[in-house]
Amino acid sequence: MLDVALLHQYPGFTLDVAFTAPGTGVTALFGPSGCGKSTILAAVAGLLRPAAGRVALHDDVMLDTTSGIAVAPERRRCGVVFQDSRLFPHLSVEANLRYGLRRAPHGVSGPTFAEVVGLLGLEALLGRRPLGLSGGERQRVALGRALLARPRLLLMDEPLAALDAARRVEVLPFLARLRDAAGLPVLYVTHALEEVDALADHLVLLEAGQVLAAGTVEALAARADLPALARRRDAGALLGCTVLAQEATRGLTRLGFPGGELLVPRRPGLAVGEQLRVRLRARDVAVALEAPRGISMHNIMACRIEEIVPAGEAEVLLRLQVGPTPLLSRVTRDSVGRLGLAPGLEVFALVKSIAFDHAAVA
Ligand SMILES: Nc1ncnc2c1ncn2[C@@H]1O[C@H](COP(=O)(O)OP(=O)(O)OP(=O)(O)O)[C@@H](O)[C@H]1O
Repeated sequence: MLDVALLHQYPGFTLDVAFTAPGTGVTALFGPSGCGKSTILAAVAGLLRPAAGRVALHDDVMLDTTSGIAVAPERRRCGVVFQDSRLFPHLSVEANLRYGLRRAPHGVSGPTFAEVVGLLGLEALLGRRPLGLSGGERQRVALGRALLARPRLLLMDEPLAALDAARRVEVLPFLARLRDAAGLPVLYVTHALEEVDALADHLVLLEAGQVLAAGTVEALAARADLPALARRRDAGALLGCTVLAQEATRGLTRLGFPGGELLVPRRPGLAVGEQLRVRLRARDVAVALEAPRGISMHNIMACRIEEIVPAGEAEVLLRLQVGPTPLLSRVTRDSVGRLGLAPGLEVFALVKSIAFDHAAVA
């Protein structure tokens, strides 16, 4: 468990946050530019001394301003990966990685050089210099160097933000492998929802130096009352799905989630039984009072309206419940009036299969 409580001020900005992150997995710090994400990371790493605060990992206190504890950054054992890889340009990839290994404390077990090279696919790069590498390759080396120092906590400050979309897609699977293999808690700063979907278990939602909400990614994605998430065009519930069947002749993949099933365009790479996460965007979900017939939509799910939350001038968000799973639907206020939508009403949620082209593999 990582406990963080921080109070710090800059001219015109106050950071006042408290949150807990689980002892393993990725906790994303998510919020708009200037909300304090990097300041939190710097304070946890020990690169910034906050006016007041406490940081403790598994009850091991790194910072406690009330009792005058402030462990030096190099003794906190936090691996930090920034947007720009910050590799040593005059050293080969191998020498950069071995620099990380030399920083590992004596007597601490952790992944070996060969394991990290294998995990991050760095074999072919070892003899090269950072300047000759692509941005994505440089970030993989930076991840490797951080991991070889055998940290107890990984801090990543928008590690993909400097990369173009193609490079981001290339590096994401390595980050997921690292998350699964390293068994360390990771604090991951981002303002990209697709990175949250692909990597994060927990989310700390920040705005103007404060925590708006914290919890599992699935729980927060399904809330209609958090404008910072719910007002986004890509807002929607995040469903933990299992591949039930590949319907090759229909060109579809059948997914199951607690309380329902979905048909999505076929993804041949997925094996039956495999788990994946699917973001079902609120704007792709319509509702009907009766189960429609003679309609092209594949996904028609019986559900109940739990909550109706205004979302701008002309629209609302409906929080729907399909068995134990919440969904969001964005409809016009006009539809609410026309159909007499109200909390407690049983309706049908309609989703086109092709709404799922952005499914992210967990
Ligand atoms: N050294 C500093 N001196 C003065 N103000 C600072 C300093 N560092 C950060 N700030 C201010 O503190 C606020 C939070 O900055 P921070 O970099 O933590 O935000 P962020 O959420 O990481 O933003 P971004 O997503 O743009 O990186 C901003 O208003 C910023 O201008």
